[in-house]
Amino acid sequence: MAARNISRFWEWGRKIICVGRNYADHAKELKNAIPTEPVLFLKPPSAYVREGSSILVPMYSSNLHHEVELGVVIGKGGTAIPQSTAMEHVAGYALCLDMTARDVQDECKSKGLPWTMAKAFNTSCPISEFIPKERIPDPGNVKLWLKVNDQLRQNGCTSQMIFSIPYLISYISEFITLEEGDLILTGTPKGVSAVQQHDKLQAGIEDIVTMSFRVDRQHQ
Ligand SMILES: O=C([O-])CC(=O)C(=O)O
Ligand SMILES: [Mg+2]
Repeated sequence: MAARNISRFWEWGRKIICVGRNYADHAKELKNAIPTEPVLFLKPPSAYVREGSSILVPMYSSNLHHEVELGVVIGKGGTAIPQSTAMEHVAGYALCLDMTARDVQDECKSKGLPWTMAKAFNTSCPISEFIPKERIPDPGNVKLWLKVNDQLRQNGCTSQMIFSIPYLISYISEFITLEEGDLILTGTPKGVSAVQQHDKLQAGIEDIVTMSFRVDRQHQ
């Protein structure tokens, strides 16, 4: 069998662990409290979608939101990883969208139910190419941006994160063992908004990487 290549991590079928409310300005825009501990949820690997394929609005949603996020690709697994060595476990990064059926999430929140239907559906995790670690020497200080039909909607900086990347790796790995090929989505800055069928989304990490996706509706 050919050796697996981390630059195609999305083919490995590994976990996608998402951090929510990690930017105070986004927590505020959705009227959520600023968390004192990371808020975590999961997406399955079937959520991945790559450039060239469309993001699909689920049939049961009429308010699909974009959330641009820095993704951290794990290169070396571990359990209870100390913060001091956490960055040694990082192979690289990917630009990610945490597509969210906001209407469904609001309903789940009001009923105290899990967010799975709002966050984990097919195409809910559009990703860029793999970005080797060396290309982002300071992942705690890079700008993330997203445009819908050429209009800037999100423009944040990872320096605004409440919980840093080493802290998140250490915190998560205490109770979920991290494996090579796992992806951590580190949360979104403010500016989330609804997308419609035929919209064009473009996003970037500064000019280090850019990506572009079309939105379509899921057909029965
Ligand atoms: O707003 C949410 O749904 C929580 C979240 O994923 C984020 O803050 O990135
Ligand atoms: Mg998110």
